[in-house]
Amino acid sequence: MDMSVTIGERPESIRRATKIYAAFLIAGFALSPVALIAYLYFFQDPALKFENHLFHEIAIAGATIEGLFVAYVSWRCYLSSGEPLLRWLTLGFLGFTLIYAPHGAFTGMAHHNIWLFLLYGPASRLAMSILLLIGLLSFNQEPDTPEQRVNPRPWLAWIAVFLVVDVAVAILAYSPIASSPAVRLAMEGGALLFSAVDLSLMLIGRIRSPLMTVFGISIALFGLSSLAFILGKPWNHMWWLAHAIFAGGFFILSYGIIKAFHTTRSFANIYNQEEMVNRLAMAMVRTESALQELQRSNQMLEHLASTDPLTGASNRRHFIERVDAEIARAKRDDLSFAMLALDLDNFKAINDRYGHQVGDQVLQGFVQKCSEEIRPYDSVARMGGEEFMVLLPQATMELAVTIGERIRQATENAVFESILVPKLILTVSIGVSQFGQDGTTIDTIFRAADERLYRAKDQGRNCVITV
Ligand SMILES: Nc1nc2c(ncn2[C@@H]2O[C@H](COP(=O)(O)OP(=O)(O)OP(=O)(O)O)[C@@H](O)[C@H]2O)c(=O)[nH]1
Repeated sequence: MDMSVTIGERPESIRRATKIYAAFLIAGFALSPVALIAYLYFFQDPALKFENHLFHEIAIAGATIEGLFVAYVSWRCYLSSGEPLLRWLTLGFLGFTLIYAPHGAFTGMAHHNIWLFLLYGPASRLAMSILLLIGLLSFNQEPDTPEQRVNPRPWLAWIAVFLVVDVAVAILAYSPIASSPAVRLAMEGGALLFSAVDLSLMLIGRIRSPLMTVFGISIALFGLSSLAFILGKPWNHMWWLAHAIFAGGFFILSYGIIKAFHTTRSFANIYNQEEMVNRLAMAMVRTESALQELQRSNQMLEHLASTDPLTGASNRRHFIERVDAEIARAKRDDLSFAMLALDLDNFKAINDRYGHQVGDQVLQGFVQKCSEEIRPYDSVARMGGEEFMVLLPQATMELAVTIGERIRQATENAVFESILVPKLILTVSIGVSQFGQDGTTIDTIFRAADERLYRAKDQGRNCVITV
């Protein structure tokens, strides 16, 4: 039974279905508070309130501490990546925290001046939604330089702005227009509008990386919390629900920040498994083809290093390596092999008569003929000039003579069609030696073959000599 599993193989239909399902999940998650808001809107008892100052103070104190912590982590991410989005996220968290904190601090003032207590909430959400929108607009922009990142001035300026907003809200709370519903509605509605713009831009721009999806879900929750605040009244359940929805958005966004902190410290350099797998696959394809190219180059280099460039026969170095290997094999397996030493006859005359270029072509033609007459596992090498050698693994003296004779005759009868010289006659003298019979070292068998070759020359050339 085949138990193998092909990892990464995904049929297109399943891939599509899971993508659509994932999109539904994200939308469902982002919009889930709608059901709660609708439920309270239609079914809550307007008289039901939960006015617990201590609970509110503790909750806002917790939110303040958390806000400062998340602002700090975002700032660390920003310092590392310099990503403008993270700068704006840091400012968003910081601004929200500094403007929101008085909302908790003034809980006790709820009966003295309800607006001093209430207005810091929408003001903080408005400030944060603006800063997050600017952050989204800066998504994928060039990172800030290291100098810009550590410059304290803009940060101090922004902290001053947030404190000024705190003072402005206090002034507003004591002004005659504080009680106008338009004030709260403008701030909360503004936050809702900016969140909606934020989300629309993300959808239009098809920004879909996992961290930005987290960002989008939290923006949706912030927007819905503003809607719940608009529909709620201080201390009633819708009002508390609005706090909870906002807290949910805050938790999710801070989860994204923590994820960024533990990975790339960036929202743009995506923490995206799919992209990473794709990049890895592409890198592997590139590596694979580079490796193949390297192997081809190596083979080419090996070929160049072991062959004679003119004739394509093995060169002396490579031939000696092969003979060494053959000697080792012959000794190990108690085998024999033979060798032919070949020298073209009166080659100088061919050169002198027809020119060096024709001489070159004759050398090439001879190697071609030689290769046709030997067995597939025999090899021919050019030892220099017009001297050649043939290695005949596992050949007896008789077989070596037969092959030598074949080469001699083929050379004698060769018609070098490609060489435009009429009646060019070429012959070759051959000396044969055999491993064992003529010695067991490379020197002795080479010498024996050479001596017989010279004897062949002495005996009138164009012959094969074995003794
Ligand atoms: N065209 C060409 N000629 C070469 C090459 N290498 C050596 N030669 C020539 O080969 C000739 C060898 O001449 P010799 O050593 O006198 O030998 P030979 O004329 O063949 O006479 P025997 O060996 O006695 O039959 C010389 O003229 C060399 O210049 C080469 O690569 N190309």
